[in-house]
Amino acid sequence: MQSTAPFLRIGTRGSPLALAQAHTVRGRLAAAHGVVEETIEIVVIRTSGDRIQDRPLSEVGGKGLFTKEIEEALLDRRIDLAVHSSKDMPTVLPDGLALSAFLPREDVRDAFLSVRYASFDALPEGAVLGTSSLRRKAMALRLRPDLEVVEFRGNVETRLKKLADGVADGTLLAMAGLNRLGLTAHVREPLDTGRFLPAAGQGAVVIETRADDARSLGLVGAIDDAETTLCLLAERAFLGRLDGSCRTPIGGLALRDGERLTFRGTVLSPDGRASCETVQDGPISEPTALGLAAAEALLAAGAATLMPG
Ligand SMILES: NCc1[nH]cc(CCC(=O)O)c1CC(=O)O
Repeated sequence: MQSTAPFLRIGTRGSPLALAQAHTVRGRLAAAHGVVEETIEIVVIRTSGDRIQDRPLSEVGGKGLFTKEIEEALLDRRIDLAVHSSKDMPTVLPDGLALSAFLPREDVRDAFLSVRYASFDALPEGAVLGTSSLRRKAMALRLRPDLEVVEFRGNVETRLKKLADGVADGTLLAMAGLNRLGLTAHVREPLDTGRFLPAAGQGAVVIETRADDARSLGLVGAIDDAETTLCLLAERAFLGRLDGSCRTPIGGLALRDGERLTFRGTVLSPDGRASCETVQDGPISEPTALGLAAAEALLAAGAATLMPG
């Protein structure tokens, strides 16, 4: 049988969430360019982050762990595109790579999940909250200093299993991931962004390509969402100025309102006792400047004193 080169090769991690996102991108690209889905190959790549499951992510070196091997495959031309959760992307990319398109953003909120308790506020005194996110831990403790927070690593399904097994009384997960996996039945309450500011990039799927790959850039441009791109430019500039790693509890969210972008950002101490917050707005033509201005406002308000040295 004669083999033909695939139309495109998409690299992705092998977790159910990553695969769901890669399949969504494949479906949209196939529809936009009138090719059958089978001509777009999905290449599963195991990353360091997938291998290291026994230690908190913040200790083993943070976000780049989930992208390194996929980015190497891009640079080696073994794949044409990489699909990621924006939230997991470092703010600085390897030379030669670029974030080239964002899908329309999903629900940006965190959700509260529990077997027994109907809402976050209904958790009893001293209840156990499972999360491996420094941001979620700090935000939960800010509202409820009495809670006991335990480490909850693994993919979304693993965390739901731990919850069902009674390892914790409740957990917090992104609505976006639960929606993409069809697991919203477990959600007790989506948390208002005024109380739980999401991570920069939460809810947005991004496509990374080689910066000079004109063909792939053109193809993914057809499925790019302009509003999500604007918001993510602001959020990534904000995060990059403050701390690209995941060792500091940081929340940041840009929203479009007509010709303006509004930005809310916060930095917390790990125990949630101290925090600073800023709200800024600017024209949609200057998303990066807005993110940087929000970061500068937090630094001026003492955000650096909340961060680990
Ligand atoms: N760090 C894991 C991760 N990366 C992206 C999402 C959710 C999907 C998204 O934000 O787009 C999740 C799971 C979670 O935080 O619940």
